[in-house]
Amino acid sequence: RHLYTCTQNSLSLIISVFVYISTFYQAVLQALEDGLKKADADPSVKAVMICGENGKFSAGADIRGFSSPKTLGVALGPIVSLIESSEKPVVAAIEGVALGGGLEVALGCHYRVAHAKARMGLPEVTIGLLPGAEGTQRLPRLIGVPAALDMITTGKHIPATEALKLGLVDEIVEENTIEAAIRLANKVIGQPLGPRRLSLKPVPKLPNMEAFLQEAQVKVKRQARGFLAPELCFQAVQAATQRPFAEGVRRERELFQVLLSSGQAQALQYAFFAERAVHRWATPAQPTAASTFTVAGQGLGTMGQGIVTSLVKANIPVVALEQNLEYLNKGRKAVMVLLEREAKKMEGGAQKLDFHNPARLQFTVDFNLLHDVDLVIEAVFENMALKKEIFHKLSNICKPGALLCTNTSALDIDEIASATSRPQQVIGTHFFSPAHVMRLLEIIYGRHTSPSAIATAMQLAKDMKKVGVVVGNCFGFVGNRMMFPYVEQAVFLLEEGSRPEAVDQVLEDFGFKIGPFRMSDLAGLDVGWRSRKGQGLTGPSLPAGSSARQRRGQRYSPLPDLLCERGRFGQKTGKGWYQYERAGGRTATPDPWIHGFLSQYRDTHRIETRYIDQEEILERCLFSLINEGFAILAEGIASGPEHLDVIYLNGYGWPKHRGGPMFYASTVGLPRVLAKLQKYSEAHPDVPKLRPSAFLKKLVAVGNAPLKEWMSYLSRQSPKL
Ligand SMILES: CCCCCCCCCCCCC/C=C/C(=O)SCCNC(=O)CCNC(=O)[C@H](O)C(C)(C)COP(=O)(O)OP(=O)(O)OC[C@H]1O[C@@H](n2cnc3c(N)ncnc32)[C@H](O)[C@@H]1OP(=O)(O)O
Repeated sequence: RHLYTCTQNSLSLIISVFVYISTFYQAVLQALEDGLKKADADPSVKAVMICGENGKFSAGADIRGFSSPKTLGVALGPIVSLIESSEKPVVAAIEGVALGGGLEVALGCHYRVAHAKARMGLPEVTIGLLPGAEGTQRLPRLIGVPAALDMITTGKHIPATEALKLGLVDEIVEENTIEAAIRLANKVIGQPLGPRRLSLKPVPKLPNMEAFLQEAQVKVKRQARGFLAPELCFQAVQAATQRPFAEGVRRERELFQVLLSSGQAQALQYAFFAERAVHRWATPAQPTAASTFTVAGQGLGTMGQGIVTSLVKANIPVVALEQNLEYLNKGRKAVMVLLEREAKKMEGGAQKLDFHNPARLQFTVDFNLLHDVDLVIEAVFENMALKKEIFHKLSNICKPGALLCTNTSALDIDEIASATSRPQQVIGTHFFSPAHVMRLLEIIYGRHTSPSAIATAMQLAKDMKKVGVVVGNCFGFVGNRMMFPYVEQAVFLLEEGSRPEAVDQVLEDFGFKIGPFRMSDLAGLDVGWRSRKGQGLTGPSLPAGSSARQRRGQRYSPLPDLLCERGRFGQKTGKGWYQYERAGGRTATPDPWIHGFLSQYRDTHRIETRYIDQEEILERCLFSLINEGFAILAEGIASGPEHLDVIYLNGYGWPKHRGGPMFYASTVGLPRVLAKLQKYSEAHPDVPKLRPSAFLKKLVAVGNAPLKEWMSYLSRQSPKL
């Protein structure tokens, strides 16, 4: 669309494109083709320069286009070849980003000049595809197989400095990239182009190519856990090492088609837009820019340490507070270790971590220092009385406009807010451990939380490079509330005849990084035990004469409590649902003691042991979680299924290639989910979480409504979302 010739400096041809090619996709391709042909045919044109518009080269193909029947990926390949075969030098001027098809265009150019702040990558794998415009064949020829495999199978974006080291670009500039590219084009006019055509180059040899590829394939397969794209990306690069260029391209196209029709690509592309939809959450109120905040972290335990580290990484000034010097020194030491580690990772990059400067990071036990901060994130342990005491104090000490956030995974935000004189400025910020690594931030508004407080918390998430998802206040909020029935089913399955390793295996085969029992051992069984004691479900406050396997008229499994009573807290004690090499060990081994304990338990409670197949394990765990998701939507706790999916993808290890629990339900088909829930609910009438939600029933009754229409079937939605 934006195609014009420029007579400046030996008649370079400039082609300018949008940051991403939406409906203009075909037009841009056409413009590229026409422009190149015109430039080749025009004897007055001596060189060609390709750049983007508004300081951005290209973010590649329009991702929405892949869900249309047209296989767009293939159409760009011949144009990249056309660029490469030009008899006039073609130089790419890379500013902003050159991603996917955009980088493939640059690989067809004979030279590449990048701005120092530019980023490059082939992220197709992250949307379930592979670089389908000959990128899997050109990149290994340019930067070698190990570096190309790394970029193509992970999809990571690399900064210009690294691209220069790898030989991906020929030059980086701090100033005007376009002028630098034109300068380079002028310089190389008349020089032979053969050595610059990547399709003619051999793939650089490795002394041990076979062994390297074998090892790399094992690693890719192990990490992919059922996700097809990384493995097919690997195969495409492998083809580059084994076949001539044209045959490699044919293989790349075949593999691209497999991915395009796999269903996984749709799930990942849904996830890409779901994350952006959640970001687009809007409120009439304006946030205060969090990056200009001074934030106080209250409590320097594991969560507090991660939160302070994230804030410093986001360049937000922090006052870190603890209740006494002993805890403060311990916390400070741990934070410093984390920050040193982060600083090392960032070495060579544009941003430096400034954490030795007391104006940026201050440690204190003096509560009064919180007087001037703009926002407090309290991260003491989950105890309502303690939190209320702290919030009362904060409300008295902090300046009137300060926002008071509580890091909690389940507690009632309204009750915490009731201890303050400013409930409109109290909000929940549920970080996930380790907080400096995990991207998810659940933002929970209470009854009185103001829209501007919500907007400010969202801005804080953005500044901390986290995915903020706004949800309503209920026990466990969204993520943990959906997790409870999942874990509950996993334990019931043990009562009925299964084993921890069998349940974990099914869920890990589905794609979870770790199954519920490995997860419980990692997190510590004592955490849930403390919470159940607090709720009066076990421990001294349990009314005398309570039935062992019933609580409040519902089925209850005391198995996790029994393990805790025997000191089996998981990894930290070396024993939990599994056994470990030592206390603090990480290698889980099935434990014969647990097997014996389970059969004794079944005998005691006269439970007949039965064989439970993989389908039942999967369906009972996942469909009960999904069922809770429908209840959450119906109650207006979240504003759409995308929100639930983004939470599960970013905070709970849900496999990305399955798009999130609600998307997964839509691919299974709601009638099937409903039928299975009905069946399991009839078999277990004392388990309310298996009873199909009314909203799910309604969506089935209206004819299996597609996911994007679900919310239109609800009459009541939260006024704040
Ligand atoms: C100069 C010549 C170029 C020629 C171009 C040729 C076109 C090539 C087509 C050929 C096809 C061959 C096969 C190629 C396949 C691909 O290219 S697949 C796509 C690969 N690219 C990506 O995966 C990049 C995805 N985008 C991002 O990573 C980020 O958006 C970003 C570019 C790094 C920018 O990030 P940020 O600044 O944080 O903004 P966002 O909020 O993420 O995005 C802003 C809005 O733009 C939308 N968007 C971004 N990229 C795309 C895209 N590729 N397709 C469609 N839409 C995109 C994004 O959704 C945001 O919009 P809203 O959702 O409305 O908020």
